[in-house]
Amino acid sequence: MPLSGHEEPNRTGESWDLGRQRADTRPLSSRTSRRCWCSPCDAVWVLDSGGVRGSTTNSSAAWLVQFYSSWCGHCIGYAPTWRALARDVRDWAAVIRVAALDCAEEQNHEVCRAYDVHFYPTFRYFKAFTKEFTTGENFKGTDRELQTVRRSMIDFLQNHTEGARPPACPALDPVLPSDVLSLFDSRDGRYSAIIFENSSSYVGREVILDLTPYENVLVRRALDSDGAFLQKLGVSSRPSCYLVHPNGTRGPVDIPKPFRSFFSAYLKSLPGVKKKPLSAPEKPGREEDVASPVWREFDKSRLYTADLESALHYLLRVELASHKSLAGEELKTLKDFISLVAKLFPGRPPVRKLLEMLQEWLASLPLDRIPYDAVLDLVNNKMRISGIFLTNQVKWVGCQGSRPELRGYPCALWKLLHTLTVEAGARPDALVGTGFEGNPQAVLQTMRRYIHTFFGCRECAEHFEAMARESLDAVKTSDQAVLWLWRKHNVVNSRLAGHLSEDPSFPKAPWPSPDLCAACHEEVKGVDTWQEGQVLAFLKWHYSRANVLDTYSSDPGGPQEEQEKGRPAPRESWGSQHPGSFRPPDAPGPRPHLSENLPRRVDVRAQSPHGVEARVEPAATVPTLGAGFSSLDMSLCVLLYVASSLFLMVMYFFFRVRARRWRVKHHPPAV
Ligand SMILES: Cc1cc2nc3c(=O)[nH]c(=O)nc-3n(C[C@H](O)[C@H](O)[C@H](O)COP(=O)(O)OP(=O)(O)OC[C@H]3O[C@@H](n4cnc5c(N)ncnc54)[C@H](O)[C@@H]3O)c2cc1C
Repeated sequence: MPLSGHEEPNRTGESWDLGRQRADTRPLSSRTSRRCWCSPCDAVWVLDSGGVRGSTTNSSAAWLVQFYSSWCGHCIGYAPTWRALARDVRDWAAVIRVAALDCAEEQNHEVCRAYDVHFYPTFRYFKAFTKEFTTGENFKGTDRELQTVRRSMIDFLQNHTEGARPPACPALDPVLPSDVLSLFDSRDGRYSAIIFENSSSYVGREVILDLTPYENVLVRRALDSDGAFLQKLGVSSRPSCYLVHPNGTRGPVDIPKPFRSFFSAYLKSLPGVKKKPLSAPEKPGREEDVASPVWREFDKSRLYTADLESALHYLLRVELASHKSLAGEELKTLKDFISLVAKLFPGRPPVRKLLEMLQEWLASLPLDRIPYDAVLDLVNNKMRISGIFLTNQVKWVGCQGSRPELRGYPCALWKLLHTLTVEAGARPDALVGTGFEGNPQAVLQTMRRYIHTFFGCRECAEHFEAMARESLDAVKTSDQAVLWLWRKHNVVNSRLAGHLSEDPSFPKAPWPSPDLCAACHEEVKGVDTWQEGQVLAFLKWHYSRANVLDTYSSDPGGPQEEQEKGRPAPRESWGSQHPGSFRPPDAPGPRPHLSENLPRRVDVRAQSPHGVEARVEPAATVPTLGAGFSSLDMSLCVLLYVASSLFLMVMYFFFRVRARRWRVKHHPPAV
């Protein structure tokens, strides 16, 4: 079937003319995602925030788009299947295209929200020629295996109404027996191939689509319902291919195996059958031009404020943003989680103040439903000067990956969750008045609900939920809560060892490793065994406030940020050069690796239990006077206090004078 002459300009600058893609003149980096998890993306159409709407609206082809997140382990694990699918149906591109959009990319957040994407990966179909904006149709399949998705693409194409099918889409419905006879007689100089098969077979439709960009051959499918007719043709097995040559000779084709690939390859190899010169081009299989990320040296035995704050930024501004409004159980889960974090977050005062403000606001809300934008407004408050501020960009330090799509958010979320369990045990008073006090499971149960409701990686959330269902009820003390989360995290580590989402520079292994905590390990009959008492002590130190470093946490664009630019990533894994180690109970922890020449300030409040290891803060940060107040705040307070005292005094004298006049007027003194 000839390709359509339909001209389809779209906003991305792509246009299709007779099925040919005109050169997209924009640089590759502007068209594609920098953190492409599918690199090399070869046949996958990598969309960006500007492209997704333009590509899928009023397109002459249908689209199957995967909205994924480059940090989501399951998306990383699924990427090879998606690439293989795109390669497998590359020849269908004029009819239906396989695309991907990374919702973890900062510039794509808005568009993923507009498309109502809550979890990753999410698969959406977009019909050809949709005029209005649509969020697409969810992929419904028994599984996500390549063959299942490929067949669902065919079902989707057949679900288009007659006039709205992609113009390049050949007829996929079976021909009637009478039409089969007319194919025998046709003398249009082309081969006519008929795939005889039963009604549930997809082979015929797949072969038809595979041959879409080829000329001099017409492929149709026919059902095998008329046994006598097939016998007359000499067709004995199904599916089978019956070929009519351009010169009129015809007969069944002898194919070794009745597979789609065999039929398609045979037909493509017929003399005179070749790709149409203007057929849809293959997607370039170039490696992407990924800018090398700035590498930040770090110490694996420490926690970094930058990771914890980046996790909060991502959680509040991206993860929650996929929910346009929050109501019912979702809203309650958010309120509880924010109260927990507000009380226990071990970070810097400006962030703690912001969290407290958010918590108080959420607690005071009389509404059953709130738009997410209201939360965002509060989180984005512009009162940085008054010491209420949360960074609005991610900056991973202890959670850096050797590639940008590895580690990051899930790593920092784990760290945040561990700090919360440890802090809850260390400062039970902090939870007074929240409804969590005295309940050792409260912290874990609140996290569990958060993960279940909001964590973008659906499979991760389901696995976590299964682990919680199994054993969370057995937790009876805050120490057990700390150990429960540690154990479950190790279960996840061992499940993911060797998985595609594993960063080779940070292999998944039982944690803490002996170099971090030698006392945590013992050999019993030649088997490495955990010393849980020591593990608990280690966790309480590792995830304590005292172990948090503010290095790299300067404000965006500040001097430290500038200094970091251009620092190359180390060639070896950092662990070999800077083995961080935990040294309880009497040795001070390792010195932090700070940026060169940075002025530093040592916060003596934060001492390790066994040494003068301290929280080190860059002197460049805004000076604060505790509880999140800056010196400017204090001056304003004093000024306000003096002004209001003066005002009260003036009012006092004013009313005294008036009262005296009134008394004189109404009760003149008796003469
Ligand atoms: C709740 C949750 C469930 C997840 N489930 C899945 C899943 O089912 N499938 C999937 O593909 N991905 C899942 N992930 C993501 C995955 O666990 C990792 O976070 C991701 O692969 C990044 O790994 P990482 O190497 O940075 O180390 P992570 O496992 O993220 O660990 C981060 C840091 O925590 C510390 N740490 C490691 N182990 C422990 C421990 N046992 N106790 C305390 N601290 C520890 C280390 O310092 C480590 O660097 C999940 C993430 C979360 C937050």
